[in-house]
Order: sequence, then C-alpha cells, then structure tokens
Amino acid sequence: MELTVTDLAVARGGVPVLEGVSFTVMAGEALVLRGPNGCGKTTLLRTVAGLQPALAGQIGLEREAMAYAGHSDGIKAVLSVRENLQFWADVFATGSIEPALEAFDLNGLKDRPAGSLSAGQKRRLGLARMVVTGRPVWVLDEPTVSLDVSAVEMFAGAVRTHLRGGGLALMATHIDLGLDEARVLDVRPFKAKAPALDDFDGAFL
Ligand SMILES: Nc1ncnc2c1ncn2[C@@H]1O[C@H](COP(=O)(O)OP(=O)(O)OP(=O)(O)O)[C@@H](O)[C@H]1O
Repeated sequence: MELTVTDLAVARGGVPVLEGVSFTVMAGEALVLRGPNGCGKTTLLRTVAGLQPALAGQIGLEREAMAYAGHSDGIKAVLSVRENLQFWADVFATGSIEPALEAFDLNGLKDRPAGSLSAGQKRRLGLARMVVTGRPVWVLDEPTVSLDVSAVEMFAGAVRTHLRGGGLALMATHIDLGLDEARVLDVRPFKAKAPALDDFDGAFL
C-alpha cells in the first residue's frame, strides 16, 4: 500500500490555496506537513481524505482506505468513552476496542460520559477512534492540540504501532512529535499563484 498524490491543487472558499503538490507515503511511513498558519495544510489534508474535491491532480487511493481526524473531535457527548469507541467499532466492523483504550490510557475513563471529559481527554478519545477504524491510512490534522507531554508520547507510540502494522500516516502539526523517523514536507513552495487577470480594467469595476 502507498499513498501517491500527484500535482494536486486545492482551494478553500473557492480560493486556490496550494498547487502542484506531489508526494508519496509508503506503508510504514509517516509524512508531516509543515508551514505557517493559513498556508493550506488543513485544506490539503481534507482534500486528500476526500472531504472536499481537488481543483486538479490525482490522489492514488480510495477514501475508504483513510481515517481522518480533524479539529472537531467527532465525539458523542452523551455516550460513554466505551460506547463512543464501540459505536465506531460497529460502524467500521472492526474487532475489540481494547487496543484503542489501552493505547490512549482510557481504561480508567471508559464509563465516563464523553461530554464530561477534559479537552485533552477528549482528544485522546478522538485519536483512539483512529485505532478502532482499522483503516490503513491515518490523516491527522493537529492531532496533539490539548495533549500534555505524556499524551503526546502515547500518540507517537500509537502512530509507531500503526506504522509497524503496515499502516501509514499523513499529518499536520506545529509541534515536535518525537517521531524522528517521520519525513517532513514544507508546503510553502506550493502556495498557489494569484490568477492572471484577463480583464484588468474590469477588476476595478
Ligand atoms: N471556510 C473557509 N472559507 C474561506 N476560506 C477559508 C475557510 N477556512 C479556511 N480558509 C482560508 O484558507 C486558507 C488555508 O487555510 P487552512 O486551514 O488550510 O490553513 P492551515 O495551514 O491548516 O492553517 P493552521 O496552521 O492555522 O491550521 C487560509 O487563508 C484560511 O484563512
């Protein structure tokens, strides 16, 4: 399995953000997207994960191969931690939720309503969902927001286990995850150029 992105152009709110983006992530590899706020990392991740259409280019994998975790946690507040994970295990028809509870140290919280968790605990639950999906490609947008140092280590450990199992990961983060083996792609060189005006006077009307 590999994720190959070729000459991808992406837009947000109808405005081109990045263009000419190409990369390959092989099974067992992680690729970290870097770049300043607003440069288009989220837009690129959402497009690769199939949540919005590309302006141009190819994504060489079906979206069914991917699990996406973005800024909103996708957590059902009235369900317990265990029920949340069981819900996703049922949706994705995967097996036990125990490895996910274990990976993110959620056993002590499993009967708590998810709505009563702290921000970092909610984030751990949202990331545990990735384990439960059983999908080989993890697409993660700022996965460590709200996580303390030990939870960041938990996350890095979960990613390593995923990679060892033949999975791959594409993520955007501003912090050092301690995943020294991850490759880094700076997206700044792919900033989309402003479209040429074919009606210069008209642009001022
Ligand atoms: N819903 C929206 N409608 C229009 N423009 C948007 C929308 N969401 C984001 N943008 C703009 O699109 C551009 C790319 O945003 P994006 O969220 O992809 O950047 P980012 O690199 O992920 O930023 P950050 O590091 O702050 O998370 C930014 O200029 C942003 O202001």
